Amino acid sequence: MRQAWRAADVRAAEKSLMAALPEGTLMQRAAAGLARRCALLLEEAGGVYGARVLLLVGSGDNGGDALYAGAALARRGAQVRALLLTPERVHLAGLAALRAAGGFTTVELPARVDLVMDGIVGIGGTGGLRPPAAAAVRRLGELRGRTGHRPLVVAVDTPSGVVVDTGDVPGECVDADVTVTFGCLKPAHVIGPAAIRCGQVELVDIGLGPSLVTGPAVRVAESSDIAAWWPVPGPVSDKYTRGVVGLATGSAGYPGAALLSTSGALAGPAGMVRYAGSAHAEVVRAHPSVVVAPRVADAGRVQAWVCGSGLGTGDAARTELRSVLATSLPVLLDADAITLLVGGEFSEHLRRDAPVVLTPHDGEFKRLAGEAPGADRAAAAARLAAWTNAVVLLKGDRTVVATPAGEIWANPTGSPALATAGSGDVLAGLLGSLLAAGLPPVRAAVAAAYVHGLAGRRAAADGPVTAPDVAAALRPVLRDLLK
Ligand SMILES: NC(=O)C1=CN([C@@H]2O[C@H](COP(=O)(O)OP(=O)(O)OC[C@H]3O[C@@H](n4cnc5c(N)ncnc54)[C@H](O)[C@@H]3O)[C@@H](O)[C@H]2O)[C@@H](O)CC1
Repeated sequence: MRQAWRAADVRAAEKSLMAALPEGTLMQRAAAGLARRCALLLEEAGGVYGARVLLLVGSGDNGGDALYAGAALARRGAQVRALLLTPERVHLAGLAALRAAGGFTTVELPARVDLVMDGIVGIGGTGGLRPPAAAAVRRLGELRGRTGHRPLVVAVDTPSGVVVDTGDVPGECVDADVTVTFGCLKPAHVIGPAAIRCGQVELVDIGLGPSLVTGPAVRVAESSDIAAWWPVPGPVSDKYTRGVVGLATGSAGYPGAALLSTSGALAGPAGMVRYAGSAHAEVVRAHPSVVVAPRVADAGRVQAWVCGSGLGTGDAARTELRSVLATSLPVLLDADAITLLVGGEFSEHLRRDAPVVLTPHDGEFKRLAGEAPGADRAAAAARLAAWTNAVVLLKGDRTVVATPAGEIWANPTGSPALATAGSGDVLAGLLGSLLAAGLPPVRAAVAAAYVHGLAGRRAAADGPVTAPDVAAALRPVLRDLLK
């Protein structure tokens, strides 16, 4: 598992660590790690000696890191130039170190550069980039746009222009190939559009770990976590002990949602899938192993329900939602079931002891919460989770999972390929199967999003993706993940 901390928590940790160390130690550690990574990149591109390096230097310690790292590269023979965005406010010791190592300052972006180090602003950034910084970032984009010449861009700690705590990118922003960060990850490395601007994120250990006394703001599961959590049948398992998932999905208008949620559920760990709804004949024709019934009330015993995908919002749908919520089982509410919650008709039913998982996309989130998720998607998901007392999986490029207690996970496997009709139905079925198999709701949501994302990527490798392709890719993805 990877974890990310907010800027204020990082600062507090740095402060307490710095109190026990000689002045400047942390910056030296950070700059040494940064220089090492840049040197490796330059070696891969032809060598450090003679390489043209440009430092974009802001007014704080982020600029100081870049200057010290630039000095280290200059000592190895690189031609290092520093563009000072606020020459009157620059890290003076860092600048002196660069000059002593043979580096220079410049007032223009040189026409040819091999590597750009973005030290404009790090965790001390507030608001969108200021005009001189924004202009430099724009010029850098133009420089990289020129054919035949594309300098590598290394962001120092965070790409300048991201909002460190939310992952939002409100305006001009550096597009990094590599981001070298210090001490710990920050939310911008793992969440929102900022995560994409980071490129490959590399963490330099500066000894901060023991000083981080607060919990992480965001967690990111890795494949080893998912493999460890994924329920697998043992020698004494049977179809019931593996869990039975019930699906109250699809309708005469949307029979496809029933089929897709069933496909998702069948790829999951549950031992049996029961389908209850008007598409029962289509479902059993397509998936003979599924036990079908026309209504939730006739479905027989299950260990978790999935309700809503393609269900409709009429009286029949209301009855099914009421039946599902009246059980004492974990329930996943998706799509139309989320819409039915708007207006409070089901508020009483939501006050239940058994877990509820909500899987809204932005439109459903807005309907239910009364406002769009906005730029801070993690905080928005956490608010809705607290308000509904449910685990909320907010779909998006970086899907976010939040618990009522405020625990937040960002999914790293998202793919634009998943933005296709019916892909959410597949996710709902898979997640329901994990709930039925007994996984705690937050893990079920995190694991389902992770595997679903990988399936989207795998399907995209073969061309344009439809939801059945995503469902078909779940099995090979799980085979690789669980071996
Ligand atoms: N504090 C520490 O112990 C360590 C800090 N390190 C580095 O220090 C950085 C934090 O340094 P600072 O606290 O000085 O903060 P930054 O250097 O990230 O940014 C603050 C400076 O940028 C300016 N600024 C703020 N918002 C801006 C915007 N939107 N556009 C343009 N300029 C803006 C401010 O006027 C201020 O001078 C980290 O990101 C990291 O790179 C590392 O050296 C590791 C150790």
